[in-house]
Amino acid sequence: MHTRFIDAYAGLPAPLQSALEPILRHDDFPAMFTAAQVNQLKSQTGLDDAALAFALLPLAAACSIAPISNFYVGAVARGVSGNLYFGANMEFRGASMQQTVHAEQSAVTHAWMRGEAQLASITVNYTPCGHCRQFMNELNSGTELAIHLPDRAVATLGDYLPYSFGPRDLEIATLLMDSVDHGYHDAEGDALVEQALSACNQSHAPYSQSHSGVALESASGKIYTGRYAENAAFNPSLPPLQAALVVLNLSGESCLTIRRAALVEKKDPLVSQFDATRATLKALGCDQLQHVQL
Ligand SMILES: O=c1ccn([C@H]2C[C@H](O)[C@@H](CO)O2)c(=O)[nH]1
Ligand SMILES: [Zn+2]
Repeated sequence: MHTRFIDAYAGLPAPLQSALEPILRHDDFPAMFTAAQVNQLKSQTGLDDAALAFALLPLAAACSIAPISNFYVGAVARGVSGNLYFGANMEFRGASMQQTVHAEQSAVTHAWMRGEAQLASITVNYTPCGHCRQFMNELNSGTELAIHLPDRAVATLGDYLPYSFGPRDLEIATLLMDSVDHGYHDAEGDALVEQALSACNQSHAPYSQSHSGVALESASGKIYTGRYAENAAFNPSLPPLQAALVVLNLSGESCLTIRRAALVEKKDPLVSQFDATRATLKALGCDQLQHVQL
């Protein structure tokens, strides 16, 4: 079992521990459960969907990296496929506060990066901040996304974000998690650049059209990609580096062991990721950033 889960696992109810043991046993647990695994966990423990997601929160929170706040937030997103995806907040020592990833953003991005088409619900161990409510208002699940919090009745995003401002106010029809292909090609480079290009093609940037994608090569040699997720209110947008760091972290690797990175974006974009990507990577000890402009 990955060391980060040991304490949280020990605190789970015994029936859930034994149901999870075969899945968590190996180091390479991807911080998600397929719909088939979810059904098996439910039948082995007698928990329903909502209770299972709550019970898993300590494991999700164990993926948090919070050297600034020491405040460990965990989230579990449920896709319409029935899959469950963990999310956890990430703080970066030596970078700016704006580079922080919230647990809700992490879970949403995790589901999107693993190919989920839409979310049905999200369960969080603390109430989502205003920034996260706005971030989630970009999703193709709209205001119907169910939000489950400890000690509160289930409510929708619409309940948590009345009089909301969102994509429709800017006459945007493509929503976050909708499947897209922007059709960029001809990025010169190796497999890392190719994967960053593929992420760029699937990024969500309907406001600036400044599509971008990042690929990271970890110490293990694996490649993790991240797509840019723009937001109608601009500031809550999640940069492509953060999306890649979410997947790398949830896959069990350390953000401090990135060997090299590639950023693919348009030439002379309205919005560029380059400076922020370079600065945050530098704070993580990586100065090997290849910048490819389309
Ligand atoms: O909705 C929220 C509010 C805060 N945090 C994180 C961000 C930061 O890492 C820490 C303190 O704000 O908690 C979340 O993940 N979600
Ligand atoms: Zn938040």
